[in-house]
Amino acid sequence: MSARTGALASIKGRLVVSCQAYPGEPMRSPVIMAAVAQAVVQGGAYGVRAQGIEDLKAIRPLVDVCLIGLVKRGSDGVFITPTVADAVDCVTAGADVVALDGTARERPDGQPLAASIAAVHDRGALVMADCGSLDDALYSIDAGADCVGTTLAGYTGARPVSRGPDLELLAEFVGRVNVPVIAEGRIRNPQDAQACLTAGAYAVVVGTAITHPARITRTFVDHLHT
Ligand SMILES: CC(=O)N[C@H](C=O)[C@@H](O)[C@H](O)[C@H](O)COP(=O)(O)O
Repeated sequence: MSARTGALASIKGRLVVSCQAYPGEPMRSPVIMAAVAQAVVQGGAYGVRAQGIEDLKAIRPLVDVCLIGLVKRGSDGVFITPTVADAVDCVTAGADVVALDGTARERPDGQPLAASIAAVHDRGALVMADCGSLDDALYSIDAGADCVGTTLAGYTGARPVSRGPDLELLAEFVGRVNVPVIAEGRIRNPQDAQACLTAGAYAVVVGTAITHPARITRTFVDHLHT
């Protein structure tokens, strides 16, 4: 088993935490995200998902768990690791697994999804295809993806935005594909995470509910009344 295949195997049945801050936010700093990554590993996460080349470079030497890397460019259309060059940069920065948009939509560099996947594989890393529909999952597996995630459920127009994780889409993936299915997106609490594993997810990725203090604070504030 290669080191990268081992990294994917190591998250089976486990929690991966997405450590991301968004443009303009106070925590948007590689030093801060690296500290957050160390904290979630201390808490028991078996994997870290992180955005941006500088964040990946800062995190890689500090954590010895599966590192899922991506580059986000904007928030419309294909924005998760949209180009072949972005995918290669994630591997160079230390990602074991590169997360990239797994839809069939046109990519900004005009290359097919298979080209990004081949470039990652050529450099010894694996690919997680972030999908918003079953068609995306089947398309990305055909293009060579090593695992698929429900990351884009509700964000591509193919499906409504579910209140919690899109368990219906997760079940479709689990019933139809033969690669690991990773549950990601709107997993709000431990019960949601367990529901994903029970539904057959290989691993669960939680972001906002663990690593986004502004939104976590807002849920408390919005709940309070006098
Ligand atoms: C759609 C999109 O851009 N998702 C991103 C993917 O990396 C992140 O913004 C999410 O935080 C991540 O998927 C985890 O999801 P949640 O924060 O809901 O637990």
